[in-house]
Amino acid sequence: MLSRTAFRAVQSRSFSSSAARQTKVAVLGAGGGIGQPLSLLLKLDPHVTALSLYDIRGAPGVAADVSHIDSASHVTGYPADKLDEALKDVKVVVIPAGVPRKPGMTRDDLFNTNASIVRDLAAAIARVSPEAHILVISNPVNSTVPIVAETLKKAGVFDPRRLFGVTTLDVVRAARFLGEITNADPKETVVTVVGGHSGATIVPLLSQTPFGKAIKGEAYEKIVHRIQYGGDEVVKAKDGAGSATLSMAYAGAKFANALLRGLSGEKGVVTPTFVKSPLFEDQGVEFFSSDVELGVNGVENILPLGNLTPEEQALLDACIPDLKKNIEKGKAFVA
Ligand SMILES: NC(=O)C1=CN([C@@H]2O[C@H](COP(=O)(O)OP(=O)(O)OC[C@H]3O[C@@H](n4cnc5c(N)ncnc54)[C@H](O)[C@@H]3O)[C@@H](O)[C@H]2O)C=CC1
Ligand SMILES: O=C([O-])CC(=O)C(=O)O
Repeated sequence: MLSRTAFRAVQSRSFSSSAARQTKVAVLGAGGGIGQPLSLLLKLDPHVTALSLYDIRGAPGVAADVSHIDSASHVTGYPADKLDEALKDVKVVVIPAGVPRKPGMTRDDLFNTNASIVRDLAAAIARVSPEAHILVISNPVNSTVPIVAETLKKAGVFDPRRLFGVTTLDVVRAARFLGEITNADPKETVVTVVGGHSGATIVPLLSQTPFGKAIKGEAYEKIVHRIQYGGDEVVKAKDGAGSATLSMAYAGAKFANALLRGLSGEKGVVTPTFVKSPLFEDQGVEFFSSDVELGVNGVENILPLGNLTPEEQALLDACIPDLKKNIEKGKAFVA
């Protein structure tokens, strides 16, 4: 087993250039603010052999555009009525379909619209590609992941090793913000962020990194708040035009690359992701984001949180009840 330091070194690695095994990847919501740049970045990933782009609006246009890029993968776009065709033979499905926030909204305010979008897409995946690995970006992630799980369970095809909530943007932000205040390269300031993906459920474990350990007092409070509410910064700056798209596309492609490396047999690929987890099951929390080792089956190993400071324990204590509510809301929607 690798040490936590070795895991971090692997976690901080970005895009790999080797393509040991190649794979068909679908993006559902490919015409949107995240979907377009995410499709572009996936076109550049050497692990992807075929890219299947689906949206209720605009996917064939995005596909025609992206398909001219000089990498080896083959790109096809599918319109609204061709979801099943889009999902045929896919190994990995990334879902950024759904509405984004406007100023003044919480992620949970998106539930009413996005819950049914995600449920219906999950039902189609269960029908057409039941063995696909599913990466959920659509918010609220704390609820949409349980929605996908329940939908797959209903269809009798749920495998917890193949379902991931993408919380990578929190990890990307934490590294960037810590790098900013310590004048270090973000490659050196990788932070494990655990819990969920909204406000108080986002728990950065700063004490576990050499640079983060030194941050105390007001500076600590400030950076924790910035990591937890980084999404709000972007929503406010975009002023009604949506939420993070470019940084999210980067984070989504980074997580997809980690999974593809794991699926292709690379060892020691570890990154935080929101999965069905035993870590807080005894407190009724079925899904939790923590460092996860990715491998040929998807989730291979869920790592423990390690030592927490009293401040981090307090953040975790605040996370658990909120996260539990969000998960239950998602489950109840499908039940
Ligand atoms: N997990 C994370 O860290 C993050 C998640 N998000 C979430 O990602 C989602 C998408 O955000 P944006 O791309 O900015 O929104 P957007 O509105 O620009 O794009 C969403 C796309 O989904 C499509 N869509 C809607 N219903 C669909 C369906 N049934 N099937 C296929 N496509 C469908 C729309 O046509 C649109 O092209 C939002 O829910 C947002 O909150 C955003 C940033 C970070
Ligand atoms: O804030 C939002 O609504 C989008 C999101 O999840 C993020 O940027 O982390």
